[in-house]
Amino acid sequence: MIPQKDPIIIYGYIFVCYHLTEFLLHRLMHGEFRRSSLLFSLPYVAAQAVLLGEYFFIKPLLPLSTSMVTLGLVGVAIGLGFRWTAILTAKKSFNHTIQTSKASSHELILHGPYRLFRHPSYTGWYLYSLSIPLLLGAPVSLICFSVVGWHFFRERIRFEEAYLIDFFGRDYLNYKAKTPSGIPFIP
Ligand SMILES: C[S@@+](CC[C@H](N)C(=O)[O-])C[C@H]1O[C@@H](n2cnc3c(N)ncnc32)[C@H](O)[C@@H]1O
Repeated sequence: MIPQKDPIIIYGYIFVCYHLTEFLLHRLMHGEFRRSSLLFSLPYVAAQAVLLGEYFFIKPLLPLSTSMVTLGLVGVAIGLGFRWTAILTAKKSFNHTIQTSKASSHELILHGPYRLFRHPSYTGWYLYSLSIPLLLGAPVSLICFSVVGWHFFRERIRFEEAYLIDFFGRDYLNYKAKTPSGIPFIP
């Protein structure tokens, strides 16, 4: 058994590191600080409240095992590593908000992690979001995050790709035909 307070402290460090890195990556890519790049939204804060509620009020019924915490940590490292590699690969073409008009600097990115998946930053984020409840031994949040996250990405990808087809036409359609989305059961 692992001491009760350890996973929540690890969660705290990961939480701060994740938000700060996203904020700084936006600055690096676009040369400006933008508060929205801290990535706090109402649904996200609500999800964290559910997770912490489960951890503090239900978790004592479900003792954490060291292997679950380890699996959660490995998932967080791979997920965020993959996401940040995608952001650094796409550079100025990556934006936290979906672009509805094409900037002159916006290029279609097909290399690096974009060769494997069309939406590598979402793949990484989805893995990260499922690894956090594992780390905290929170099965209700794990199920909720997997269902809500999947629906969120299905709609977001549909919306984002309508604009990408508008911006890049046949090039994007060819890419889409050859490359999986990177989210399970979303073609
Ligand atoms: C939050 S980023 C997510 C990028 C991508 N969906 C991913 O998961 O890595 C959203 C922006 O990336 C742009 N984008 C998505 N895929 C792209 C690609 N292959 N090349 C260039 N821009 C892309 C979209 O136009 C949108 O403005």
